[in-house]
Amino acid sequence: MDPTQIQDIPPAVNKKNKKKKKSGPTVEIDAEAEALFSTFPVELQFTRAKGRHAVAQQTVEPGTTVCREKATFFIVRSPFIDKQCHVCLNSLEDDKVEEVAHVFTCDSCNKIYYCSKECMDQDKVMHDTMCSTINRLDDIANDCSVDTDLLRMMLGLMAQRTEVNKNNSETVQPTPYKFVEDLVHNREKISKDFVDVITRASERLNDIVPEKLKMEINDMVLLACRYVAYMSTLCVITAVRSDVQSRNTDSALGLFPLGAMFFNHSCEPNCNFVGLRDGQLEFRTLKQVAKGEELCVSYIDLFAPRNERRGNLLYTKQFWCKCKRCTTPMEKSVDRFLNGVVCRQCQKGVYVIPPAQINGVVPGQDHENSSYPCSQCGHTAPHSNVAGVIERADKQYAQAITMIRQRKYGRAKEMLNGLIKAQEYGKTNYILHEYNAILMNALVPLMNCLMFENNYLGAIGVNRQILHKLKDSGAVAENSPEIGDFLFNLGEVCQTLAKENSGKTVVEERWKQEAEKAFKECVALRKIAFGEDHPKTQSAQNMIDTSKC
Ligand SMILES: C[S@@+](CC[C@H](N)C(=O)[O-])C[C@H]1O[C@@H](n2cnc3c(N)ncnc32)[C@H](O)[C@@H]1O
Repeated sequence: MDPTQIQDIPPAVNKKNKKKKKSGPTVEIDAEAEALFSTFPVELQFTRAKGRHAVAQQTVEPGTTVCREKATFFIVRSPFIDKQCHVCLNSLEDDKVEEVAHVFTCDSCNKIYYCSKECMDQDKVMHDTMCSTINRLDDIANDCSVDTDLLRMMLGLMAQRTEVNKNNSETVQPTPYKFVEDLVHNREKISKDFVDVITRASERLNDIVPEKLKMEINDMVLLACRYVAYMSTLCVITAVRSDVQSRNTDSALGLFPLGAMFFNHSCEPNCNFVGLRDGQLEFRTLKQVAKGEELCVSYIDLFAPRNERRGNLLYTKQFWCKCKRCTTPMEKSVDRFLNGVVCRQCQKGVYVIPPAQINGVVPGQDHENSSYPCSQCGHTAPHSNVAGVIERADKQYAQAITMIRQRKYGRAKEMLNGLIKAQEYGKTNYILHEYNAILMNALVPLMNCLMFENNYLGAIGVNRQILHKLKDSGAVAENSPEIGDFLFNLGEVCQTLAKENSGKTVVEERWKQEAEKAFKECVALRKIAFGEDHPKTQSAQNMIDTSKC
């Protein structure tokens, strides 16, 4: 892939529905798309700089739904294939298992599972179209070295293209296939190896699908490119119970063309997307959005240095991020801290390392003698010293992760603690800034190592440090789901400590109160990020309710 070939977004074309804006370029938005958005407080726009995008029609409060769409097609991923209903995504093995008298499956292919006869009936027309092909996908996947789930997804999209599912009994209709064809495909920027593999697999798949599903091979390749670049996780919680497996399971994936088309990426997003149980994706505001402001989501982990985020987006989504955070001068951006080394002179600022350009070159880094100025006082430090401390910390972190993979948790804990402690002697050494992403990355496995040793007090301390960094650094969005996850975890560990101290009235009560405080904060955040009825919000509310019984 040659990143220098990155081009701007092609304009959305629908000549019939041209509209003139009072200012700015011509807006060309599909009338059907506008109709689908008509119940939400958003306006769809098109500009050369941003392509198609959605803006707030009025001031929008946090926790407002700004788009909800049913996937054109979604699949339950292979590891979960017999664990979730393929229509409503209900768990087939959670707390409610007693209520599920039978798991329904198609007798013919034995590959698709349902929680009820109703769900099975609802999928009948669609499934009948694909059933004879489904059992042969594994062979194609093995022969062509391609993921079976990608083939299952392509098959479903091919069926939706023929509108086999139109006018069925579903109350919410999937987004029509025509919008998939209008998505950016970035084929020219995707690796040639992937295109070759997917071409071979498409030929094989096209040979075995029913006649009416057959497509041009080139169109199938574009379909795969679009899916790979813009699939969304239906991150469905499988149980209201709060065991570890039930959280953040990427058990289902779908293609949501409207969301993909109108919600650009930003490294300082104001919206979150949430998978719902019936294959819908909801876009919700995380904070107040002013009238006319663009509504954006994030496709990536945001507690990461700018170069890493941009590299990630370039590799997975084939574009070079030009969001406000990525284009703010480094010395003024929160990004300076995420790979920051503390200034030895003023102890407040960090030495500013210039960001990489699109071709991967970091200005100045090729000159051994270059130096970096402090963002606060202007004091400079040589490249070798600044880069050296980052490289050493990175290496130590990687070694600790290797230890964890080898299940040497004690040794990993020592290494991670050592890495964190080494950052305390700023006056004599170069040290990492407290918001440096390496330190954040080290805290998460450290907390897990402490949990493994049943050192709950230690784990709580580390969890609080993580929360402090997430909330105060400005690197992640306000009300961001990951803050909710660490609040939930904090509540759980406090609850464990309360149980451990059962009978010691004062201590037990203190940990119960701490747990309740964390769960309450988690519920408030998740109401905004996920909505009141979402299983993630309910699971946190449940922890409060059950602790009171
Ligand atoms: C899913 S589409 C988003 C909708 C897009 N505006 C359109 O008109 O189709 C993703 C594409 O939008 C552009 N894009 C989205 N966010 C961007 C960002 N932060 N910086 C640069 N380009 C971005 C890129 O071209 C990317 O391939």
